[in-house]
Amino acid sequence: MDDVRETSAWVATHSSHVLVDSSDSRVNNAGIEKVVENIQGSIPKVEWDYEGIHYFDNGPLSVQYLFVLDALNFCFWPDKDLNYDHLASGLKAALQNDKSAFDADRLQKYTGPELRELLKWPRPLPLEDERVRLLHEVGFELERNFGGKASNLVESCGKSAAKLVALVTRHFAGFRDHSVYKGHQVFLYKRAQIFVADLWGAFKGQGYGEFYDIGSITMFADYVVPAVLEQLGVLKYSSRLANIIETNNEISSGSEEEVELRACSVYAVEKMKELIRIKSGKQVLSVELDLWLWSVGVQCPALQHHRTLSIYY
Ligand SMILES: Nc1nc2c(c(CN[C@H]3C=C[C@H](O)[C@@H]3O)cn2[C@@H]2O[C@H](COP(=O)(O)O)[C@@H](O)[C@H]2O)c(=O)[nH]1
Repeated sequence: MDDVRETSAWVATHSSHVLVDSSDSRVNNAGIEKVVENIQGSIPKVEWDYEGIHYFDNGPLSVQYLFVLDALNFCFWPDKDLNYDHLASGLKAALQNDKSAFDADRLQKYTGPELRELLKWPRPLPLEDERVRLLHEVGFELERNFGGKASNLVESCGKSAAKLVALVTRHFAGFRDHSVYKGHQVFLYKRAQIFVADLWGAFKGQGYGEFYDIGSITMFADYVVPAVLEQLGVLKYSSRLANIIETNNEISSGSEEEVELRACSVYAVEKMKELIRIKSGKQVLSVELDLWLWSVGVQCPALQHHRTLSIYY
């Protein structure tokens, strides 16, 4: 994850549309300072699965569930009624009905209408063809290299979060969330990292969720957390970008604006961590900050986020 941290920092120091309110001479430091002061060294604790929407049986099937979930954990906004909860709870119900629903051979055969039926969603899903393609890829690669089981993938990483992200992105092309920005490769790896975080959260840091280097993962650059950071005054948008977001205009995948929104969020959360450490001596995790910021965002339906058609978040 050093790649994610370093390349996001590069973007934040060369950005044109998004500024991070800290250590950047182009803005004053009010935003981050204020947030860190307000939380007084302790991040509001948000339980993983506080919504009670995920499948969990403390065994390998939970790992298979989380891997399938994070293979499909992107782009809910084009359908105004659909959100992440529907995906998590729809997959949970599907697995409770049929424990072999996510077997590697089955994953390779789902069609769009079957996936819809599985999730009990009455109309085509956003980017449905991509979702089906990615399910097939997960089934195929799991079968070819990991005996069909995501739990084998996790076990082969020796409890290292960094190794697990590297392995997922090496074997599963759909998780290779990176772009080229001003001639530089930028790594964000949102879905690969959130898979690690979901294991850690679900298994409470034990068994399949034990990672000695959980501190190495960054926040998960989605479309909710950047909007929260902007509301908090941590990110500042150019007036052009602010206008695009306010008017719900699409931002294309891989554009400067899009990469800046995501990479500056990663950088800002790293800065918040640093400031918390300096002010209170406490070492917090990016994943803890992320879950708090994300839960704030999803509880605020009026919050406007950027709109990019992407398979990565
Ligand atoms: N940064 C970050 N982004 C996250 C999550 C999660 C869910 N994590 C679960 C795991 C355990 C917890 O209990 C959470 O429930 C989803 N997303 C992203 O949000 C967007 C969907 O938004 P909306 O359309 O409003 O549902 C979409 O890009 C999705 O990929 C997170 O944790 N962090």
